[in-house]
Amino acid sequence: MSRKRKAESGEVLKIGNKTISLEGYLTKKPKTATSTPSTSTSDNNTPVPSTENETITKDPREFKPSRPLTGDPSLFATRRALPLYLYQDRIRSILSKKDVLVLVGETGSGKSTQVPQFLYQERWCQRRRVKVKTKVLDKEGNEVLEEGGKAKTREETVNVGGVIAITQPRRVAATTLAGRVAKECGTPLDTSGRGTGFKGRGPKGKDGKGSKGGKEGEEWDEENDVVEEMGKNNGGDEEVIEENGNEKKDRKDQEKGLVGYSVRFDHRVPPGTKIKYVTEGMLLQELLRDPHLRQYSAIIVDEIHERSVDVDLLSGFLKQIVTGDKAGRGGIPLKVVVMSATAQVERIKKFFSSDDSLKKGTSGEEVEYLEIEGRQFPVEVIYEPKPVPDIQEALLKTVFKIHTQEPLSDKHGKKDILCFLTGQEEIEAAQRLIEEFAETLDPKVPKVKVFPLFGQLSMEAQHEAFQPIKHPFTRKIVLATNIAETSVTVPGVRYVVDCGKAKVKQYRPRLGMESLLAKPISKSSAIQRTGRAGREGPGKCFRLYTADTFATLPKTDLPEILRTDVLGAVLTMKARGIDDVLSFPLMDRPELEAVENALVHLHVLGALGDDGRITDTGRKMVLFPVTAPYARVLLAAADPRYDCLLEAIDIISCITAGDDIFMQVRSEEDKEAVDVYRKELQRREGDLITYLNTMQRFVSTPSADRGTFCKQRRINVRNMRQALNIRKQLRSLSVKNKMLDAESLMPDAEVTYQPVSPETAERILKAFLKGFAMKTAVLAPDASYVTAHGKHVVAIHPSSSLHGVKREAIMFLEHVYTQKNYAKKVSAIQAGWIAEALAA
Ligand SMILES: Nc1ncnc2c1ncn2[C@@H]1O[C@H](COP(=O)(O)OP(=O)(O)OP(=O)(O)O)[C@@H](O)[C@H]1O
Repeated sequence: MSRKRKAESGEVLKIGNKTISLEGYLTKKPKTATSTPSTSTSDNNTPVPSTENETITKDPREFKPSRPLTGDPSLFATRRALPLYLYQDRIRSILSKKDVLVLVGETGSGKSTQVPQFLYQERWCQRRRVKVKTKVLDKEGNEVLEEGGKAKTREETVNVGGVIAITQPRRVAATTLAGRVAKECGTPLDTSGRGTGFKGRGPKGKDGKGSKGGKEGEEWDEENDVVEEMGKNNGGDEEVIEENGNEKKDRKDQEKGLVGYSVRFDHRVPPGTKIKYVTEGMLLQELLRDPHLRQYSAIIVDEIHERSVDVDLLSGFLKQIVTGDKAGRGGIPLKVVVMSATAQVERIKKFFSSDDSLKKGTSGEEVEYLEIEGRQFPVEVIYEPKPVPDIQEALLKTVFKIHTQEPLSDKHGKKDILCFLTGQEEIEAAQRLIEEFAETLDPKVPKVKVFPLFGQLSMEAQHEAFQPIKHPFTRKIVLATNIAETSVTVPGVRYVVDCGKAKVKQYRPRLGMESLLAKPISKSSAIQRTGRAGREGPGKCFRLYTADTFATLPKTDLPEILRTDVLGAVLTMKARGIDDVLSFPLMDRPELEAVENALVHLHVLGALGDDGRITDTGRKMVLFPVTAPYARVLLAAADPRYDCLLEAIDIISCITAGDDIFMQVRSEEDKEAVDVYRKELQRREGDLITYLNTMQRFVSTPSADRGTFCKQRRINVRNMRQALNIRKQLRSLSVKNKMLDAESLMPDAEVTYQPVSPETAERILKAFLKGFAMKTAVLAPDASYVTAHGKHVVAIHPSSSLHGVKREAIMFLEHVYTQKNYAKKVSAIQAGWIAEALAA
């Protein structure tokens, strides 16, 4: 249809000189073979009607919402064009009556960005001062009992509510959404991933720690971030918003910043924050400190269909809050909104209903369901006519077919490409091929710029893929794993190329090992991937598989809790006082064997006592935002027997900074030159002491020379910056937990490099064994390494400095099963140390 005819038929919306297409939501289009399959279905594929028969106006021009849009006026038109816009009063009305809402709407309909903005000014969303009774605890955290055995309580006045949290499965989604919504609210937020830990001193800051974080003049003090993580009631100033929260106060809040985010090792929660994007893991950490989530009026659980272990745990805790007595919140309910494009609605409704209502056979009455009709832009789905023998080749062909045949932009903006691949190796290989092939193109054809996007990249590198491309006559090609599958909008993207596979972690309880293998995705994932193409204009999705293959894909993925190690999940439950983990409400129960393995492992780590209850060590472990084995290492390193906490922090920072700090060197020539420098860093004790040596050499290098230091050794500068950030946070947490003296934190500028002695290296490795005694292997007579736990053969991964070396025994921090059973991050140890570590 021509633009003129569309305008006549009312299918475009004109605001100022802007024309927005309303195609696809003014009238619900019949589904054709080439359009995106409908994603809004209940378990049995039939839409579930909502309980109220309110009609929703179909034309945004006629719709007058009860609250006019606020924030950046330049984005009003885009927000009005979202299908969700018409449903805002309906959503407000439901939540004024009910505590739980399941909201299903197609990808890009506006759920993640708009719902919190519809709600934060609601009356029930204002902070209140209330009286609550709290249990009196002793120093060990145990309840103090009165005579007669009842728990002793005291009355306290506390603040409840005022903030809405929106959970995301991944950090990149949480930070980019916060950035977008902050912009829409007119209170921009720097989400570049460069921020935390670099107190705005600029690239050549006095502390030499790299680029500046916040905007000019902003004091993003990392110490405060850590305080937040450790449990201060943050997310707003101390001002209490009275019941009739007035406009003046709203305006004041806008000046301070309405939107924040909190992800592991990176937090930006400006004073006055009302909308906070968080990862599921971060909210679980908050739950440990504040079991009633008093800071929040509502929790929005986004992308529930992903069913990560964390979201399953979170749902269990939220169910306990919404269906339990509200005394811990002074009687104020916590509202829960569960959102997805592909949710199993009936299941979720039933889960969040109270057990009482289930008994009465009225399941789901407390839970409302709303399905949003329409999508923002159509996406054409194109399948391969027959199965492709080589995915890399098919990808290359498709990418260049799009690049050479499709325009660089149209009236909606840029027309960039997002490809979904399985993992880092595949992405790096594809990047090389695309860049090589692009060199051979006719100069009249636009250039390409490739951006990798995978979880192990530093946040800063991940955010580069979200920046608009600066070069004229150039198309952006983003090569991503499934981290870009849900929630995110990669600006410019209008074509998606989907290889149809993803790497999935699979825990095998019998072997006690996890493998990472590429497997076909589910229909739900394919739909999510497709959805990334229609967010800024009509798009196309090229599936590198046939329509028949799509038909055979499972509807949804197996929930993570049924296929991964549940060590962290069990520790979280224990730390929240859930002694009988098997009775905790979960949508799906993990295999009994997996839970038993986790209990045994936690006992070995000293986190659980013989009675199965959490120990003091276990309680301290959950205070650190690292996995249980790393947390155990930190506690051991602080023990005077090992006395190596600063060194352990240096190593853990390098390892958890993302991708390996040492980049792969491909050309033989470069390898020779780089190896000369890298050799100086390598230690015979293996990878851990090599990381330590690298960090120590790096921080003792004058800041002006650090770039050259990294370049010569092919060290990833961004990851090194991230490692410094994590190092600083872990140090602050250690000071806070009285494991380090504040005075022992010498400024790096005064540190002179001195390699650790073999004796210190031994103490460090012994401290690491306290967390990783189960990940050790002993050299067998046939020269293979056999694991101490489980007796499996493992080979040292080629990325390790100990590859090809034979030592009496090894400790490895990571284990991957690809073509072979590989040990990564390997250190040489003595076999006798293993038994020593396992002894109390
Ligand atoms: N970072 C961003 N940059 C530009 N536009 C954005 C950004 N984030 C969101 N948008 C716009 O807002 C629209 C709605 O996005 P939103 O994430 O709210 O949708 P959604 O319904 O939650 O989708 P999904 O289920 O895929 O997460 C997008 O289609 C896009 O047009």
